[in-house]
Amino acid sequence: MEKLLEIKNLCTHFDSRNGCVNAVCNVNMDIHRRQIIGLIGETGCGKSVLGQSVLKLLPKNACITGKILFEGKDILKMSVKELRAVRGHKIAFICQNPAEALNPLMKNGTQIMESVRINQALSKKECRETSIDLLNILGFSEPKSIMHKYPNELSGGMKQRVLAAMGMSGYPSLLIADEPTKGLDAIKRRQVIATIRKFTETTGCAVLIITHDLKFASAICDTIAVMYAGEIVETGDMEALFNDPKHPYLMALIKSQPCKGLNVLNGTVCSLIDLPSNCRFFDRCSYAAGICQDQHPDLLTLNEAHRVRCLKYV
Ligand SMILES: Nc1ncnc2c1ncn2[C@@H]1O[C@H](COP(=O)(O)OP(=O)(O)OP(=O)(O)O)[C@@H](O)[C@H]1O
Ligand code: NI
Repeated sequence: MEKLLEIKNLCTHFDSRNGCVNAVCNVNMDIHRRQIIGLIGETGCGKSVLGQSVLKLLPKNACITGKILFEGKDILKMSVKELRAVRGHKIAFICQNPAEALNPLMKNGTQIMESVRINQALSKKECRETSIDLLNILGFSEPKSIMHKYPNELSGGMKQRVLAAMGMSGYPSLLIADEPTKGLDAIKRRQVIATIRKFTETTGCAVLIITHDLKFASAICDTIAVMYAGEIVETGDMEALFNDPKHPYLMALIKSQPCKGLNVLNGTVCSLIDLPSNCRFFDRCSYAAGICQDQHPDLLTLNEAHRVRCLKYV
């Protein structure tokens, strides 16, 4: 498959009053056309920062190094004008807080039509029709009435889908969705799965999904990357990872799901300010050995479809 996005040695840190926060450390990731890749891990592991780094959607105190090649061109080196041509058009980002992303003073329809207009050279009537089509794809049974409503007349999940319609309006080649199932019930979650699938199948769009929800990730993703304390600790084919997890962190994450007995993973992620020089999961790992106290593991290739950062397999 053709490579769409190549992330190479990506590091993102923030200068803060308490020190340097290393949110993303040396991440390498390839995204291919039509691929649906899930980025999972506990809160504060750097998932959203990784997603936002791809479009340089970060505050001024952020410093991003490495390479992010999109269609062969480094996003980190693009001019403001080049970046504007990519954002929202070729790569769309659906953020975690739909309530903040929609303008409360404008009707949903006006906002969706505006984003369709920016992305496609269409007449007003065609923009309206495209907007209605998009809302249909997103599972709204009465798209016209949604167009006439204001954002705060909708539930959180509906706002998220309106935002998704806006993100998809440019028919991007990559969609980054941050927690698209947050606050949704099982039925709505299934709708999101169907929508994203249909969208990738009909448009060839690749999707990077950032989520806490392992069940959702396993239902939709073909590839998974597990993040822990700013690093990718395990990555590969979804089935290989979930059927045969190798990293003790992923094993623990799977066991902590409600359907697997809710065995809560004790402890918390180490501070991203004073990172340990040994294995970052050492303190919480039930398999930790002497060597883990002294060494920082590299990402090891078990086979083409499976990589893991754990000294158990060295
Ligand atoms: N502007 C900022 N300045 C300083 N630190 C920041 C800034 N933005 C994010 N961080 C820190 O970067 C780390 C990674 O945050 P991030 O939002 O990527 O986590 P996450 O994995 O997406 O978590 P969640 O699942 O809760 O969304 C956190 O420790 C966070 O506090
Ligand atoms: Ni996040």
